[in-house]
Amino acid sequence: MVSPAIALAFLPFIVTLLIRYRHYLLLLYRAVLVAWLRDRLTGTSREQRAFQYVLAHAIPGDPHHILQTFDQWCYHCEHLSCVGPDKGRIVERVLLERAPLRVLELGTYCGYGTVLLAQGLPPGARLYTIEGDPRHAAVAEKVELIVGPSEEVIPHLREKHGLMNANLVFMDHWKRCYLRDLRLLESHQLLAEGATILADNVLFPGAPHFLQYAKTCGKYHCKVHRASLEYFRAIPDGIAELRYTGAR
Ligand SMILES: C[S@@+](CC[C@H](N)C(=O)[O-])C[C@H]1O[C@@H](n2cnc3c(N)ncnc32)[C@H](O)[C@@H]1O
Repeated sequence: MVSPAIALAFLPFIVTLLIRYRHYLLLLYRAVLVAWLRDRLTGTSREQRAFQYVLAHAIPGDPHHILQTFDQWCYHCEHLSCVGPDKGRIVERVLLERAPLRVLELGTYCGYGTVLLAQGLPPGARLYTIEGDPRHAAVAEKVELIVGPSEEVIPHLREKHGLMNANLVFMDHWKRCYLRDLRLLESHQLLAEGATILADNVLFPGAPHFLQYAKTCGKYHCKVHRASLEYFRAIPDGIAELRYTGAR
């Protein structure tokens, strides 16, 4: 049994921790606990609940309204790990600057990033999106949706899906896969000269090995756009923008 005196001595420390990490605790509460409880109570997944909300409230065929409706759901109902509006503006700006013709997204999830990318593409552009979880794969139309783990799909993108190389890659799947998949794209010559790679969440949850490689390997110009975590303004995050300068 811990004596009350010892417990009391730790109280200021615990309170300091709680105050300091309150935003992360709130994220844990909303993203894990609330979702788990609602899954149990409704018998549906949070992705299905989000889709039902979007279907009921978004104007069909209006990509901006579809994204806004997703945002409303995520701010007011439940958390989803979509790229979100703040970092979405960075993606939109890069799309406008680069006007890429062949875009590859890693991690489709509910299709938020896919809609964001698709609505910003120039005429004639093609978007490929890879999703490992078949439950999240019921999204695409104007895009080529490829179901499977990125490490198995990437090596066959050229001969099975006709993607010669990509001018823009949006990485937003599991952060631990970023470095491995960037190297896979390099080794299969799937990055066009001057291609842009955008990688979400490089500061939170973070992709330190990926960032270190991008900054030191000599194949990329790399900058990190600081922003906040999707739907949590108090948690710092960032999108990395890499410009491929060619194989060495
Ligand atoms: C953060 S979500 C993607 C969010 C999406 N880009 C958006 O903005 O709406 C990550 C998704 O990547 C998928 N994923 C994770 N690792 C993967 C892999 N190695 N291959 C394919 N999909 C993967 C997960 O199933 C999940 O649906």
